[in-house]
Amino acid sequence: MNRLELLPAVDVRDGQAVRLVKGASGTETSFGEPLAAALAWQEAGAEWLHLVDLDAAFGTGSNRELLREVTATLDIKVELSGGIRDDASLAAALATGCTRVNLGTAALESPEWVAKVIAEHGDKIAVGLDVVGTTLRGRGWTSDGGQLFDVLARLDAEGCARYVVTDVNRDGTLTGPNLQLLRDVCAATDRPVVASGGVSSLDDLRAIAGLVGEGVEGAIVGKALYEHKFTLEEALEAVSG
Ligand SMILES: O=C(O)c1ccccc1NCC(=O)[C@H](O)[C@H](O)COP(=O)(O)O
Repeated sequence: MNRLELLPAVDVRDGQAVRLVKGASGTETSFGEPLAAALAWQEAGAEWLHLVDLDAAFGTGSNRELLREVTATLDIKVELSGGIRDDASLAAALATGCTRVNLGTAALESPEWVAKVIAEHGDKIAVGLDVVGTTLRGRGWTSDGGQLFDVLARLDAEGCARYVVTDVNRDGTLTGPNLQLLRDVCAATDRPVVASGGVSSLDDLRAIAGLVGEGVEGAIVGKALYEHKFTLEEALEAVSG
C-alpha cells in the first residue's frame, strides 16, 4: 500500500506566513517569513509544500514574486494555490516551476476554461473542493459555488487528475479532519484525493493514512505544525508504516 504524502502548508498574506481560522480573512496569526517556514519543512524531510497566496485568493493583492522566490529556492515539489483563475495567473504559477497548481474559484465560475486547461496540462492541474456541508465555496471561500458531487462529476468527466478536499469549518481549527467527507469523495471518484484542514494530532494523520486504500493520496498540514502539536519528522514517521 502507498504511503500517505504529507504537504506542510505555507499560506501567505501581505508577505507573511499566516494561519487563518476557517479561512476567514481577518483571523490571521502571523508566523514570520514564508521562505524560512518552507525551508524548515524541507530541512525536516518534507517532499511537498502546499503554498497559498491568500491575497490572490481574497482579491486583496498578490504575493506572486515571493511565491516564485520560495518555489525557485526549494528542491522539493510545490503545490501552488490561491487566485489562479485565468490564462495569465496560470501561466505565472506554472512559470514558477511548481509541480502542480490548485484551482478553486475557476472550477466553479469558469468551467469551460478549467476544462481547457485540464486538457492542456493534465496532472499539473488539481482542483480544490472547499466545502461547507456539501456546498462548494469560492472567492477565498466567501461565495457559494454549487453542489460538491455535481461539480465533482463534471470535473471527473473532463479528466481532472486529483482533488484537494477541504472542510472549511475544520480548516485552521485543530478539530480533526472530516473523515466522512473524505470517504464520500473517494467513493464518488477514482481520482486521488488530498485531504486538507483540521489536522491536530498524529492520530489524525494515522486516521487519514487509513484511507489511502480508498483513494486518499496526501494530507495538508498547517496550524498543527506551526503550533508545535507535533514535528514534521514525527508526522512523517507516523505515516511511514
Ligand atoms: O487554498 C486556498 O486557495 C485558500 C483560499 C482561501 C482560504 C484558505 C485557503 N487555503 C488554506 C489551506 O490550504 C490551509 O493551509 C490548509 O487547509 C491547512 O489547514 P490546517 O491544517 O487546518 O491549518
